[in-house]
Amino acid sequence: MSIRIHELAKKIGMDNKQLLKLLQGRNFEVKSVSSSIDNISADALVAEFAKPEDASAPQDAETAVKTSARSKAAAETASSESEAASTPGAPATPTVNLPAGVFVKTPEDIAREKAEKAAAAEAEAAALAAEKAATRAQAEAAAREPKPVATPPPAAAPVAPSAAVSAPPKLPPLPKPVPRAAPSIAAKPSATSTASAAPLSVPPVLGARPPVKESSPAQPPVKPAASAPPPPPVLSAPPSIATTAPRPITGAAAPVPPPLPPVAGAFAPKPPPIAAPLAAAASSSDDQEIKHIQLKPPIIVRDFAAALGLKPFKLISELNQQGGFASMNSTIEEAVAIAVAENHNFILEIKHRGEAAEKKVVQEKADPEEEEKRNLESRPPVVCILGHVDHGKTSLLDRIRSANVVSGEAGGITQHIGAYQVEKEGRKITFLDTPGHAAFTKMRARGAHVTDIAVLVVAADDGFMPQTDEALKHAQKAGVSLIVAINKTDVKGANIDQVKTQMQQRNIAAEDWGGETITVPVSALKGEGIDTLLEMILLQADMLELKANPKAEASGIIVESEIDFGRGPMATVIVQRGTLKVGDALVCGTHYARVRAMFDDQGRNIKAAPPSTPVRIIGWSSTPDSGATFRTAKNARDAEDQAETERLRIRQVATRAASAPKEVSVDQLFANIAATQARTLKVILKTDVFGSTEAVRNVLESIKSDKVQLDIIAAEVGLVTKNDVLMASAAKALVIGFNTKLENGVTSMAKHHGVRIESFELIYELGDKVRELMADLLDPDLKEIKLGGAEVRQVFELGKGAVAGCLVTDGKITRNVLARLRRKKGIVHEGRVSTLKRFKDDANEVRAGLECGIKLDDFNGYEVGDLIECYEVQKVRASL
Ligand SMILES: Nc1nc2c(ncn2[C@@H]2O[C@H](COP(=O)(O)OP(=O)(O)OP(=O)(O)O)[C@@H](O)[C@H]2O)c(=O)[nH]1
Repeated sequence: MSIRIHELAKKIGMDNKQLLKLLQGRNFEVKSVSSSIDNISADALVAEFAKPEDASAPQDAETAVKTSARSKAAAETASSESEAASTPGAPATPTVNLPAGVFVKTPEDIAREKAEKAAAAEAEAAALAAEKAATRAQAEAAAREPKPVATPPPAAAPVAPSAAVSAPPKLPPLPKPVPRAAPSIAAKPSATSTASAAPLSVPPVLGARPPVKESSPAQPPVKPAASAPPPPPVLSAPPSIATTAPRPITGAAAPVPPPLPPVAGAFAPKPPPIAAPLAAAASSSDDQEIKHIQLKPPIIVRDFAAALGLKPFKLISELNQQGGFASMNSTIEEAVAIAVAENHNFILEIKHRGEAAEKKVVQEKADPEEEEKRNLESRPPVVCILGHVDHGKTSLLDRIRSANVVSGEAGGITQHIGAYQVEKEGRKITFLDTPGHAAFTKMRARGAHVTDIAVLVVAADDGFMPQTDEALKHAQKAGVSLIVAINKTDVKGANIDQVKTQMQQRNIAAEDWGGETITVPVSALKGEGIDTLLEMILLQADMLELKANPKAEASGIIVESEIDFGRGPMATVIVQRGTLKVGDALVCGTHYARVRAMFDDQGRNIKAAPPSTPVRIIGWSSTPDSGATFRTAKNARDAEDQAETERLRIRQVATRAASAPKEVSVDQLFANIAATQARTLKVILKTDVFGSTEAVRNVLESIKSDKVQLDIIAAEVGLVTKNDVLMASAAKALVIGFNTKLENGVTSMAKHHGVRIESFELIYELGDKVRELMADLLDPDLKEIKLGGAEVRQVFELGKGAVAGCLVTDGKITRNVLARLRRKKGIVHEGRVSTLKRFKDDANEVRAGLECGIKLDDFNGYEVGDLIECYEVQKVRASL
């Protein structure tokens, strides 16, 4: 929708040509009075230059805007007002009947406007002529002067430079509605003062615009002013005009004019765009509430108007008054938007995308800590029992939880970590039953790292032993609190003081010996001192102030894992943080789980496990590693993805490591060649639980040999399967089962494929057997075994050769056995006993103390005193 210029001119009571000029000055693309402009702009112009009759219409929100716009126009023509006000014949002011700030035109106004229009047109023509004359004069002067004109006009001019720059004394022919009653505005001497009075006079963007023609020497500011008719005061107005003239709106539709052309300048003295409304707003809004609005860039006129609660055309009008052309979809510069918002008593907060994200991240980071602190609750201590083998760790735990674990163990040795929870005076204590055998060193170290308190069991009759010291080192390294339980105090020969002396020597003196280590004498067998031990554990836990957030997402440590026949991979875990629930998705390195079911240490089904609870979980993809940490994933899919990512990462690391060039020394090269020649025992290992796998692996890896290598090609938890047999057959490997059984049909299949399967329940037996099997791979050593010896006493020369007449001095001489003839220190002959005679008869063997005749092969050079040794060579198992 549009309106032709002549129609609009009629509507607002303006001369057609003047309106055309005005619009051209405001960069409307209009060529003639029959050109048209859009309705919104027309409305804005109507609001700006409306007839007084319009103003007398009932006041609604829109008319208020129009009148306010007129008031701004009035501010420009403040001097005219002053004149009007001072004229004795000035019309009486009906202000009493009108709301403040509302102006209407009287017929006198209109007449005066017309007169002013004519005067302004004349002034403009005069100004143009003066400018031309000045330019001509300057050019002539420059031509006459040998030197270039270097006079800095702004400095020489009596007017302030900025005023000179923008001074458009020739400009204002525009008719302005003269306010009939606006004393406060009329009193304002100039836009400058208005601007200074306003809280936000010029938005930054306006100020940033380059000063118009500031450096142009071709526009001496004074001359035209001198030749021009005295401009209305507002025209001489000053910096604010120059600075506010540029358009602050970045609307795509609005072409941005270069430095103001003369015509544009003609309309420059419009009311200072923001200052006047701001002043009005500031004065009227002192007691109004300031509201906050938030917008994201880009700020679009339509949205901005909605946020301000304005009609869009009203906002457009306001923006257009700032010299630009805005439409519904124009983008408003941030600074302008802020200024306009302030104008309407709003504080505009512009939320840039990045800022918002950053703030959010900071908040997210800050919140969990707070949340964590708020939700911290006391948790049971996790206690680890450490000590030398057979010092009574299992018995002690057994006594504590009143269950007989010892009797169920093969060979009486604890072979994997178990985790249990006991209750004392309504408080829970979680125990890790950590084995003490040397083969389980690794597991023990892990046990120590999971725990808060370590109970070091020392047998009162044995004192500190190597593994006690090793356990102590682990506990100290892990930084856990230490309690020493001196066990077996009932045994004859128990010496508590000796243990305490040893403690002192290790800088862990007992409390009653002036140290800090809580020491409790106990007898696991008789149940003495157990209560005191538990009390001391709880006391220590109190001192440690153990806390965890049960509301967090669950995470913890895998204590043990195994394949449960029927339930699949299963893991004993200790929840360290959060509450683990059935249905949770977990990820642990390359393994993942969706918790299908959980069982406590008594085998009872439970739904949730708070911090420090040991639970067995089923639902794993495979058996996770002991000591590894697990955490909750978003869902099963996410857990699987994370595990897969980890698997790929590990593979990449391995590939990179393998492909990295390695420097090989000559020694290393020979060692490698020797290694390829060395025999290898290949082993497929199957165990009951993951901890056993590690323990067995430790034992096997401790077998060192330069002659035979041991290659564990697979080590898994579970039954010995047919697949294992097939693999062993292909790899020519041995299958070792530890504490595990054979799948049905495995034995016959192994026999068929010639695969050897060895099963063990005791780890040291396993070690010994593997050692033997490795040695069997070596060529046997040859061992010479002496059978007997004889001394030559006489030599008989016979027709067929010589025979040695001997006395058997030791053992026996046997026919056909290996023999050598020694003379003094040397060996004269080596061969076999080909002839053995007792007197004249052949004999098979002749024992010590008897005489015999001996002939060695075809040898004839015997001498009296020679020694004949008989021996045999036996093959014996080579040593590693
Ligand atoms: N007299 C006496 N014997 C005890 C006591 N505590 C344990 N024993 C005995 O010591 C032996 C070893 O006990 P365990 O509890 O198996 O020792 P452990 O330290 O767990 O041994 P590993 O599992 O091999 O590391 C068993 O025969 C127990 O009966 C005690 O307080 N007094």
